[in-house]
Amino acid sequence: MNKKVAVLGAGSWGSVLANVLVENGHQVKLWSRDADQVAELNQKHTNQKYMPDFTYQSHLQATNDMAEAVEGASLVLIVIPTKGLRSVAHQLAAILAKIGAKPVVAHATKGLEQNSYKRPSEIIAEEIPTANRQAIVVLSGPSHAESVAIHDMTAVTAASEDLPSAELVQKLFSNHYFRVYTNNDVIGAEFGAALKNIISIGAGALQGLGYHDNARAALITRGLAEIRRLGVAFGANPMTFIGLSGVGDLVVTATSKNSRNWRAGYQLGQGKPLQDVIDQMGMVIEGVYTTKAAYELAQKRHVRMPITEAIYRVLYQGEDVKTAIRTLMNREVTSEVE
Ligand SMILES: NC(=O)C1=CN([C@@H]2O[C@H](COP(=O)(O)OP(=O)(O)OC[C@H]3O[C@@H](n4cnc5c(N)ncnc54)[C@H](OP(=O)(O)O)[C@@H]3O)[C@@H](O)[C@H]2O)C=CC1
Ligand SMILES: O=C(CO)COP(=O)(O)O
Repeated sequence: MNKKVAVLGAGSWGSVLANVLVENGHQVKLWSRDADQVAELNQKHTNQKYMPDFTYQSHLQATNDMAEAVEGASLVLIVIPTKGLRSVAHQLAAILAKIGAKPVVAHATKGLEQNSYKRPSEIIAEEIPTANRQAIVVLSGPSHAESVAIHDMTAVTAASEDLPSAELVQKLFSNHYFRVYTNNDVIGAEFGAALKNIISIGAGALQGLGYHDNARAALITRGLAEIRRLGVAFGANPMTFIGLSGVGDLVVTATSKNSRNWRAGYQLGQGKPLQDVIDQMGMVIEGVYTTKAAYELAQKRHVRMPITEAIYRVLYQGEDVKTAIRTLMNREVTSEVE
């Protein structure tokens, strides 16, 4: 099965996912807004800004023209940070309407929109009418671009309310190193993906301060409890949180130097100011923004998220990390299982 696929976004994840599809024999057009990056990808097969040590398949074609990328595609995969997702989905909607296309639209974005608290699939659904798309699919799970690039064994989830659409994504991506499962719980997959970034910042901060294995395990486990609590309040299946897009993604990002969120937390733990951390990362740190959205959403819904609240105070109210940890540990003791 050889298909035409458009991938929108040539950061670390979009470019590596496009490369997986090329390795699987598909015709892939990778769209970027950056003309210099497009030229570099097409001529040198490199992406110095986002994947400096990697060489892409020579059949991977990049383009600056979104319409050219989307023309004839059965699947359009959007891999843009949450902040830019709505504007890219908006541009895509205009193109799909103009050419009268109706592809499956998938995304691999992990976050919640500022102020609206919308999940990525809600943003896409708002921007692209059903006349111009099939169902939306969420591609999520423990998958650092750097590891996928070197064919580390990877398992992820394609979540959609429409099984055939999830199965299309599963078939296009699966190979000997990249295994895709299906799931019908879009809400759970998206909450797991967005909220694990907050806990990863916390895990990095603990390590930056010199805490050890027990602290990390406690944070991951209790972090998962509050991720599940918020997700379930919005209709997620609790089982999703013990799957790839839940605990799987939480473990990989809360324990790996490849995680930008973990690295940001580590630097905060070592006392580096947040703005310096953001400025020097050069790639998106979704958890910084999702912490604010999740904190506000939890307040509105009266959902307890003590770790998220502590990280919010550190990121947005200037609280010292050590004080935040002390406050967390000195809270009134409670029962583990609700
Ligand atoms: N990296 C990873 O391993 C993984 C990342 N993800 C998720 O994928 C999403 C993308 O992450 P990632 O690829 O790592 O991000 P990067 O920071 O590596 O790259 C972001 C890309 O998006 C582009 N972009 C940003 N805003 C816009 C916009 N408004 N319009 C057009 N293009 C835009 C950037 O273009 P420009 O260079 O021009 O700014 C760049 O190409 C995030 O939500 C992340 O959480 C999920 C799984 C794994
Ligand atoms: O989601 C990811 C891996 O599954 C990537 O995490 P970071 O954005 O923290 O690098």
